[in-house]
This record gives sequence, structure tokens and C-alpha cells, in this order.
Amino acid sequence: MAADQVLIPPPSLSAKYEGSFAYLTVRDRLPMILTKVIDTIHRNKNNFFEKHGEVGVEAEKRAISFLSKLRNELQTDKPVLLLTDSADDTEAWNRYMQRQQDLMEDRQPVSWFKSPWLYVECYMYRRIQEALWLSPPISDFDAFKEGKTSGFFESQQAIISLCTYLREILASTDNASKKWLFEHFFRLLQVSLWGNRCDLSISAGQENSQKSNPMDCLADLQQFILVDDSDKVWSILTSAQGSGGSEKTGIRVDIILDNAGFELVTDLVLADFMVSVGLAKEVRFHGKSIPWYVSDVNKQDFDWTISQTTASNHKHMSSCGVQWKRHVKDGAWSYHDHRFWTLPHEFCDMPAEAADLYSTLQGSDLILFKGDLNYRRLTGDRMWEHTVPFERALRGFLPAPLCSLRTLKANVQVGLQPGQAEKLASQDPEWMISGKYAVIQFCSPLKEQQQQGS
Ligand SMILES: O=P(O)(O)OC[C@@]1(O)O[C@H](CO)[C@@H](O)[C@@H]1O
Ligand SMILES: [Mn+2]
Repeated sequence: MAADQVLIPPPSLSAKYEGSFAYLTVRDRLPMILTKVIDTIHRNKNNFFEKHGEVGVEAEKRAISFLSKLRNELQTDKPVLLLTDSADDTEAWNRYMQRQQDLMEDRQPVSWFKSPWLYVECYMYRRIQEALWLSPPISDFDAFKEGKTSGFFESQQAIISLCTYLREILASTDNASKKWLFEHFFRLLQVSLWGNRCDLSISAGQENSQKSNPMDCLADLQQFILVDDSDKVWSILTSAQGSGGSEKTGIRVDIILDNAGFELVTDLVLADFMVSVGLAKEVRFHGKSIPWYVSDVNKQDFDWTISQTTASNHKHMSSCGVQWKRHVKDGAWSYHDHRFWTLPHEFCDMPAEAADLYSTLQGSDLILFKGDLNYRRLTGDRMWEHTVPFERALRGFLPAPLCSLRTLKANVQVGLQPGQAEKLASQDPEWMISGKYAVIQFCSPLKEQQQQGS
């Protein structure tokens, strides 16, 4: 491979390419999302008054003025501004903006429609948080909460079916063969994969919950999985034996979460299966520390979802919630929200930008990355050729064996076979952005590959 192929990655996706998906997102969807945030805050004015009195009403006005100014900057492509809220990540954000400034040709200002899509989109969500942090006492208001909770309530039937499935298979594990374990693991891995379709940022906040029984459509959906490395995931789970003895020391799985609502339930069900049948000893969940990309999980969503499941009047659903509370209580499950997950960086910057997080992830035996935004950050949101190997696109980000479970909602996709992208494009021009296709895409550091004998 020529040296320059390794060192100089392709350009970042950007709204500077008129008509591109990035362009349409920045021009149309981001202003729509911002408008919904403004409307939501306005609709909660009375709640702010009841909770905080007149200062709550003042804060609502202040937040809305910040957000209306932001929307105008976005829609008229004003220069991107430094953050002014002195939060613990403000300096990192402003440093990254300077980095983007240095990349601009002929000293042009960092711009919504000329800078990388990944940066300006993340920046918008961080500016929403700035508007709230600068408007006490409503700083802890989550403008996306209503959408996330209704996504959960509208998916009740699917959640009940999934919890029932889980409880029934866990009740019959005493004579579980490896084949039996694999079959159920593989199904739950796919349910978690397709749970990623329920994402409110692609629908700009429009309701898009899971209505049907998720187990019923797996066979039909198999054909839309473009890369299926589930066997490699399975071999990581089953080959991590204890040192020498047959007793497993138990492996640690890290799940980098994506969306709340139905998708989070599919992740909790998968994690419960892995721990309950002994495939994993510990699962660490990594979520966001602030409201993010409309439906992404934060700590409040994580706790709320487990409490809601526990409080269900459906016996299998409430049994799942009780079991999940127990996993948290006895430390098998834990929730983490490092601020790096809400920075705009490509993941290959993690060793330099968040060395502590990178070293924590190096202690994992398997990292599952959920969703499209994580995939975009894994691959740097760049215009890679579709046949470039996944490992090349990771550009050195490989703390442990990792697997992306992603439905395609943005036009970046690597690791395909020659001709595969061309065939898809001829059949379905929207194949990269419709959410119809998905990947289970794995990569492992060399030492694990040698152990796997792969
Ligand atoms: O990470 P998720 O929730 O799967 O999807 C998020 C996302 O795909 O929604 C938008 C659709 O383009 C993008 O801005 C963003 O990447
Ligand atoms: Mn998301």
C-alpha cells in the first residue's frame, strides 16, 4: 500500500457538496430539529413558572433567544462561534474549532456549509446545551425527553414481545447447548441491530417507534445485512476462556449506546442474555452526558427505562426490569458517560483527546458500537471507497475487538466487496441513507486475531 494511502485520508463529508446528504441535513433537517427544540421549550413555559416562578419564565425567554440566534446563524451560514459557557468540555470544543479554522482555505471562517458535517452537526447539539446552561434555572431541561419517552411508550407491544422471549429462553437454559446459545445470541444481536432504525434524528423528531414483534421480521431482514461478522463476535465471546482452566474468568463487554426508547431496550435485553447465560461477566454501558442527536441515551434515560420496565404491569416485562436493577446493583452492569462521546472528534483522535477513555476501553474484551453516528465517527465520516477495509478506515482506533451494529443512515460505508456498492446503488439509490440496510462489522487487534487463529 502506497505510503500516502495510509497517511492522507479522503475528505470529510460536508454540506459544501451541494445536494449531498450532508447538505440536505444541514439545510433542512437541522433547522427543523432546532425549531422543535424551541417549540418544546416554549410549550414548557408554564412548567418553568410553576417550578421556578418568574425566574423560570425569564429563563425560558433567554434560552429561546439563544436558540433563535443559533438557528439564524445556521440558516444564513454565519461563522461558527466559540462556546462561552465554561463547562468542563468548553475548552476542548474551542480547541477543536481552532483546528477546523486551520483547515479552512484562504482563512475563511469555520462555516456550517463548508466545514465537516460531523463537526457542525455535533456543534449544533452542543450549542443547544450551551443555551440551556446559560439559562438557569432551566439548565437541566432535556428538550428531547418527550420524544424519547413517547418512543418507549409507543413501542410497548414490541418491548413486551422481546421481554417475553427473553424470560422464556432464560427459563430453559439448564440444558442449553452451544448451538442453542448461539441461535438465541444471534437473534438478539440482530434485534439490537435493527433496533437502531428507531432514531429520531433521522426523522427530525417525527415519531418512529417499533410497532411489530421484532422477532418476527429477522428472517426477512437478513438479506439487508451487507456485512455480517456475527460469527467473529461469537468467537470472541466463546473463546475468551480463563487462563488454562475450563472455568471462564468471564469477559467484559462494553456497549457504546445510541438511541433511547426501543433501541435501548434491545441493548438491555442483549446484555441481560449475555450475563444471564454466562457469555459475559460484566457489561459496561456508555451513554451521553448531555441530550444528544435527539434520541441518544443519557443517564436519566437509562435509569428511567429500567424503572419503567420494572413498573410494567406485564409480568415478563417487570421481571426483566427487576433483573436489570439487580445487574446494576451487583455491579454486573454499570453506566458511564465520558464527555468524549459528546465531542465532535473522529474516534481515531481518542488516544490523544481522551487517553483515559481509550485505556479504559483497552480493558474490554468486546466493544459493541451502536448506530450510525458511532459508525460515522469510527470511520471519520469521510468519503472512503466502499471497498476500503474497515481497519484502514479506523485509522488506528482499535482499543479492543470491536463490532459496529449500524443501520445505514449516512453516506459513508467501508468494508464492502468489489461491486457490492455499485449493485446496491443500481437497485436502490438511497441505500446508504434510508436505514433499510445494516452492517454487523467487526475488527480485532492483531494479537486477538492470532489467538482466534483468524
Ligand atoms: O446514530 P443514529 O441514531 O443511528 O443516527 C444518527 C444520524 O444518522 O441521524 C442523522 C441522519 O443522517 C445523522 O445526522 C446521524 O448520523
Ligand atoms: Mn442516535
